[in-house]
Amino acid sequence: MAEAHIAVRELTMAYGSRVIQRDLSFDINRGDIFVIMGGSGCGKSTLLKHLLGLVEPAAGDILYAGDSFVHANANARDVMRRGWGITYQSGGLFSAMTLAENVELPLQLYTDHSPADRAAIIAYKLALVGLDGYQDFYPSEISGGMRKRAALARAIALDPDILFFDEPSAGLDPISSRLLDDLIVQIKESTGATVVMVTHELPSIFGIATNSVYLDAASKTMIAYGNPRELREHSDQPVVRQFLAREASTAAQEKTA
Ligand SMILES: Nc1ncnc2c1ncn2[C@@H]1O[C@H](COP(=O)(O)OP(=O)(O)OP(=O)(O)O)[C@@H](O)[C@H]1O
Repeated sequence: MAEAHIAVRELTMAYGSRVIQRDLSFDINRGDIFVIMGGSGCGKSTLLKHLLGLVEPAAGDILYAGDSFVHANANARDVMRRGWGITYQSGGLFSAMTLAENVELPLQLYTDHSPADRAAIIAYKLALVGLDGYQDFYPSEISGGMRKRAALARAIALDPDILFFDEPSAGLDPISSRLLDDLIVQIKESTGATVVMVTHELPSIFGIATNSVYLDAASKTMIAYGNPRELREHSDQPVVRQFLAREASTAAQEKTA
């Protein structure tokens, strides 16, 4: 069997003495669009922060392509991080910089490309996210959906092999949200990257996720792992089926109201 791109092993996450989740073990395979799901406050963002090395585990390990991130030294962690592209919920663009300057930043920091090469990469990445012609715009001059796409262009500037998203479609209307989902799939397919995201959005979960984990706040551990469409029908956990059937039940309630 192919080695997992990311392997989470017996991970326990805590803030001080307060355990948030314990005994998480699952694999994220190469090319997956992997969704971290669960009710409010169950620890989804906390898990993302652990995967990114922003918070240290209370116990357990996280391996990237077979190598422990948790036990790696600072240099080895930097090498692993170099392969990651991250987009935060707010987009995280620098407002005083144009879109081109935002995308250029990681290229300036981490590569020795010439200015001409950087300009070519910036143009290519912005075109890839549908922002051709917007290089000299500032984040405040474009729509929320465009800002998310610009943030994605910056996240893929260094050709990452893993893309992390925190609530990518938060604050977007359904159409922009759908466009962003399509773009995530397109970028995953053209770059071969593995995608890991936290999202509440059922259309995204059913539309693009290939695998998922469900974190349960009550039992403080994972209670489902698999393709969300299959979990919706076949999970042995009623709470998971309910979570995934939210849309259907909301629609039914509206009909009877
Ligand atoms: N830095 C922190 N210090 C202490 N407790 C924290 C910290 N960050 C989060 N928590 C707590 O950990 C729990 C999990 O939070 P987290 O943000 O990971 O959940 P979530 O599933 O992402 O929530 P939501 O869906 O509401 O965004 C919450 O009870 C939260 O209050």
